[in-house]
Amino acid sequence: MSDNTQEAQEYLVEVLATTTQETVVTPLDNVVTPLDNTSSKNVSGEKKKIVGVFYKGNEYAKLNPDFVGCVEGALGIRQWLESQGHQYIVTDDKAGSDSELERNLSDAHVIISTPFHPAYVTAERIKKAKNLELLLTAGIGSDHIDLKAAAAAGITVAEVTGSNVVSVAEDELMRILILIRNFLPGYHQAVNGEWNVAGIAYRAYDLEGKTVGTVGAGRIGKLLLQRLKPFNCNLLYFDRIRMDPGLEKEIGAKFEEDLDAMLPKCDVIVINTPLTEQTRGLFDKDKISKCKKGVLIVNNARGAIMDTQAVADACSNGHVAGYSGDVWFPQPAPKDHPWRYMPNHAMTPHVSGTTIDAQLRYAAGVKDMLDRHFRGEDFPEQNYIVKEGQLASQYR
Ligand SMILES: NC(=O)C1=CN([C@@H]2O[C@H](COP(=O)(O)OP(=O)(O)OC[C@H]3O[C@@H](n4cnc5c(N)ncnc54)[C@H](O)[C@@H]3O)[C@@H](O)[C@H]2O)C=CC1
Repeated sequence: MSDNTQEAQEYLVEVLATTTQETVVTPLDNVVTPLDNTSSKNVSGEKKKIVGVFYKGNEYAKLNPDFVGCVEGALGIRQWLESQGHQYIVTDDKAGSDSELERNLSDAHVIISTPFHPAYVTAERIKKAKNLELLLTAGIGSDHIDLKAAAAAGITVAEVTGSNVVSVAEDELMRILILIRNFLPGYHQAVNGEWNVAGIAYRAYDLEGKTVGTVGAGRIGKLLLQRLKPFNCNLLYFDRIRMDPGLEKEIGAKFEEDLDAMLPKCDVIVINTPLTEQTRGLFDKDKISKCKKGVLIVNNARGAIMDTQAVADACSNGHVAGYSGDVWFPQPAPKDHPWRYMPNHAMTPHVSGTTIDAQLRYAAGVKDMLDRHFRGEDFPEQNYIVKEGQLASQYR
């Protein structure tokens, strides 16, 4: 082994050792403003029951004071809610008829949940929740709720629009680079004490000059396209709605009217649509066969947009050269799933939209929306998914 190689390996070990230390994190200066915990008055005097469903922070909960997206952090709104006389139940226990969520359904006025540990609000649960007024998604994507049942019951469904779009766009850019540079096999080599440059280089490419297409160019899709512009790629997008021509020109992306016509042009496909009746299972065997052989797919939207088996098959036979993002199977990924053996795929627990910056944004949004809801006010700048019995147009 050359001296240089040894040095490089020592450096890697050092980096890994540093990053696994678990000391309390000093919050970064540029993270969004922490929650304002000053009390506003409960003007109506009505006492509400709010149920929050989040994942448990466990031993990580105390390591960062800004880690508000877990059960222990409770979005940082406990003191504020309780000072106004409201009851705030927070739990991670959400599945089955014996769960804490289920036990608190019958008199809950508000349920807050996140896509990272979703409380499935089914038609059956909505029937039991006689007092339910508001379902808030701390984040974006409300497909864990039976939206038609919520509309029929007159329950408002809203999400904190834009709260984590930067986190997702950055994450997508990272995943594209990880896949195109064949990063993961190299990482595994280093961790396993191997060093074989050829085994990485034979399928590592530059992003420059490649064609990247996003399926869905809403808030996240547009941010991703903006971030890709300096990489000098050919940018394409498919969406129900065409962008304003000025913005399209500024971003430098070409609109594709027909998804089937866009797919064969793309070296990289990124999926950025919500999960709806139109997009569920959209990437099935047929759609994937329309993609270029060797395509890389990044899906930071929902796993159910993909036909898991079709993606796994296409990865196995090389039609898809790399996939990163969600697929629809129970987490953690089963040990014997073919996914584990793909040469180039990147899957992590669902963290793309739940960075600390995002948590502080959606926590502040939830606080503001609750405050206004209790005052009988609207929050027009947020995405209403269901309002006054009507589903938002893209969910119909
Ligand atoms: N992985 C994560 O942590 C996160 C994932 N998401 C997912 O990303 C999705 C998109 O988020 P945003 O960009 O903020 O939403 P958005 O509402 O701003 O954009 C969605 C875009 O998809 C388009 N669209 C919807 N249905 C379509 C269809 N059938 N065909 C073509 N285009 C269609 C819409 O016209 C819109 O431009 C969310 O619904 C959520 O599922 C969002 C945040 C975090």
